[in-house]
Amino acid sequence: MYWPTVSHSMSELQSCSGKRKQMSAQCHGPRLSKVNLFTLLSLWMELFPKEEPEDINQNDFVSLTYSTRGTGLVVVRDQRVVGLHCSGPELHVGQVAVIRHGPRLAASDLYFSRRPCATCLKMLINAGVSRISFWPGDPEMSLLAVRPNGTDSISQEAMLDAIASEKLKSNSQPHISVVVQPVAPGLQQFVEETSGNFCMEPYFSNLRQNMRELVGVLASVAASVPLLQHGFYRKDSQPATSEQPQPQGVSQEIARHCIVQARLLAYRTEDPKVGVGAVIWAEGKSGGCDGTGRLYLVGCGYNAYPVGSEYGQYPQMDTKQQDRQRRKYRYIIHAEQNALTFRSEEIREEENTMLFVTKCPCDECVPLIRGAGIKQIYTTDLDSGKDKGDISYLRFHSLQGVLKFIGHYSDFEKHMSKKDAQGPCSSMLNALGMLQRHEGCRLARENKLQC
Ligand SMILES: Nc1ccn([C@H]2C[C@H](O)[C@@H](COP(=O)(O)OP(=O)(O)OP(=O)(O)O)O2)c(=O)n1
Repeated sequence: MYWPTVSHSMSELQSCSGKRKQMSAQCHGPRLSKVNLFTLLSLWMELFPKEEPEDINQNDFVSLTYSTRGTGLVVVRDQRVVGLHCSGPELHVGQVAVIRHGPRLAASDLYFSRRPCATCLKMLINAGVSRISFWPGDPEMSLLAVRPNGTDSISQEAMLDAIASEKLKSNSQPHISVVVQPVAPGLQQFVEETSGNFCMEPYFSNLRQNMRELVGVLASVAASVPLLQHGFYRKDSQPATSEQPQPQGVSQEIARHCIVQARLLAYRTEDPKVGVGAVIWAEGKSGGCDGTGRLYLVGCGYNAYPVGSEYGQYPQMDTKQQDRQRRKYRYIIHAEQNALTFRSEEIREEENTMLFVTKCPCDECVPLIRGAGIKQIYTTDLDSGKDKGDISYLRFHSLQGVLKFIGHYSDFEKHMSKKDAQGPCSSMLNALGMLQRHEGCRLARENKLQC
């Protein structure tokens, strides 16, 4: 079974401590493991804002939006996020994935925010996915809920669904590992009922604690981007012309949602000083089957050293007084660069493609963003106009042909800098620190060390 705990790989932790001995550079702070990132993104996708009818009172918005019990799903291929989905008005999120990815689902890993139903499961197993993991919340019951039956028939349906799920699980290929048990009936029952092609996670006693801490991380990140009182405002460098009508921006709620995704990604940074995350979404021409409506993910990334590097292979220093050769800037791949390089969808000229990035694009990235055909940027301009020597932010202001929406959060960007961590960010780091400590204990136990 693949369980969503923080899982810094042994080599990750070792290279980190090894580096401490070899170099005076600071070690990067606690990082989200990939699995935790995927898990949190799937939970956050449950809350993807739905388009609401216009006559809804603004005060009702939060409760209406957040009371929707969708299911979130993250599709991962080769350890990279290639799809962020949530269930639509008619389709479960597993069905959405089949429609959107089709044969490309083969060999993918799927992270559900709830137990997938038997209908989704059979199609996903048939598509040849490698692994299905899910957060042990309630089963996805939304289709059952709309059936005009009484409560008894719903529970009977749920029981039949559970039986079918078990059968699908036991008949599936050995390389498919499905986690199909909500935590509600209790840990004991959970351990008793798991068998067959489940591989046992030895630390079930930490299950609830892990869940609580992970949800705490998500809540802290979400809380650090305020909802309605601030927001993203358009900053035009070029007025719209009648020949070239400019696309409207997404709603504040969607912008905020995507920036929170970017901020979650930023906690995978390899930069010891500042984490940056970027997500690219596009607006399709036709309405989609997804709970995201016409929006679909194009790509996402965070700042890190080139793929395949061992931690510590490149300079980490960023203190301006240090020898320039020892600084990181020439080696780090920026969040936008990773999002563009590893995108899973093409950027289509006729569609509105939007970049959400937690830090102002630098001069290296501005021409890439424009050249790639991005139409809108949602970011902060805190660094705009600055020349820091090895990295400068002079071109963003005069960037033409891309609509800029600037987040008006006083310390929006500052929070992403670990040296300045305060308030919600420091509670996030505390939560991450707890997770890392927990994981450190696990690794220590595995190596028969005193924890
Ligand atoms: N849009 C951006 C902007 C920056 N970065 C990354 C590249 C580096 O990893 C780091 C550099 O950020 P800063 O400009 O904040 O650099 P420092 O924190 O080192 O500088 P200072 O202390 O002067 O603020 O951020 C990124 O991925 N995407």
